Amino acid sequence: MSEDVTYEVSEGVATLTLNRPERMNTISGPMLDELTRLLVRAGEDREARVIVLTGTGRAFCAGLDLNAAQKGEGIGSSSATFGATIDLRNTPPTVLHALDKPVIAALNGSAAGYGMDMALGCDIRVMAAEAKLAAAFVKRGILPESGGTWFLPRMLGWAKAAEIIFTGRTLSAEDCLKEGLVNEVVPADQVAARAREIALEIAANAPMAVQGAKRLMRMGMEETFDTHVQHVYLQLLPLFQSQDFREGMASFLEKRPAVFTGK
Ligand SMILES: CC(C)(COP(=O)(O)OP(=O)(O)OC[C@H]1O[C@@H](n2cnc3c(N)ncnc32)[C@H](O)[C@@H]1OP(=O)(O)O)[C@@H](O)C(=O)NCCC(=O)NCCSC(=O)/C=C1/CC=CC=CO1
Repeated sequence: MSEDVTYEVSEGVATLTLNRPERMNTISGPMLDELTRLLVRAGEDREARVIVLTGTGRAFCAGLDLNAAQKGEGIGSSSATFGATIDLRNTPPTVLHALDKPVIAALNGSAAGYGMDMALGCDIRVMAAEAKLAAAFVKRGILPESGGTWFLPRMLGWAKAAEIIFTGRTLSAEDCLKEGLVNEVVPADQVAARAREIALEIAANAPMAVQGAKRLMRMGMEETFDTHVQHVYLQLLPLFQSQDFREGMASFLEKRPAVFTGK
């Protein structure tokens, strides 16, 4: 088992940490496999209500390991090895997108290429003030293959997304905040704490309600309003029967914090 990604869970928050700091947390085959496995684990972990994805060292993830790829090692060294090493249906972007639990990207440092797309695949982003998002794909001769072409037009509108994708531009944290690509920019040494603070705030809420809301947000990206409203009712009705609904009402009326059990 690779140590390229670590996993720990406490107080309802699962933290997955990309752990190749000496290589700017660039992507290796073992890292992709491990990250996929751990994202699935976090999705299934009954202790985890919220997931935080972060990196060790100065980068969040600089994307493809260009040194390794140039030497003909692993991912990206040829289309044959790419096809052989990556099953696009079961990689971090697809697993991330399918997760009902909220995912927060704690961008301790820069995210480029695949790393930027992974950050965009999270629900909320907290970014270090010195960090950058680099949409570098077209500068390297490839295209965003991990979600950027899907997320950016939805997040920014066509024109802005086209500008970022076609120029392969590197955006400062200030640019990212201005464009609405990240929720907050904080000093690097406060990223983990701030991301955790948001995670704990979410984890204190009724998990079935939070996850149902995320499912609906995802469905809403693809459907008409009328269809969406039907889906809202389907998600809502079981919640009326839940213990957490009763706890939510009781805690308000009794003027105390709610203790939700996910039942
Ligand atoms: C924006 C950056 C990520 C960070 O910028 P900055 O903080 O100014 O740091 P630098 O001085 O530029 O870099 C520090 C050192 O790290 C080396 N480095 C950076 N990125 C990579 C990388 N991707 N591979 C190998 N090495 C890297 C850099 O050369 C410096 O080394 P030295 O100190 O020895 O000089 C910025 O670094 C940047 O833009 N990097 C390039 C990002 C990039 O092009 N990534 C690939 C994009 S394509 C992609 O990700 C595609 C896939 C495809 C499919 C599957 C899986 C993965 O990715």
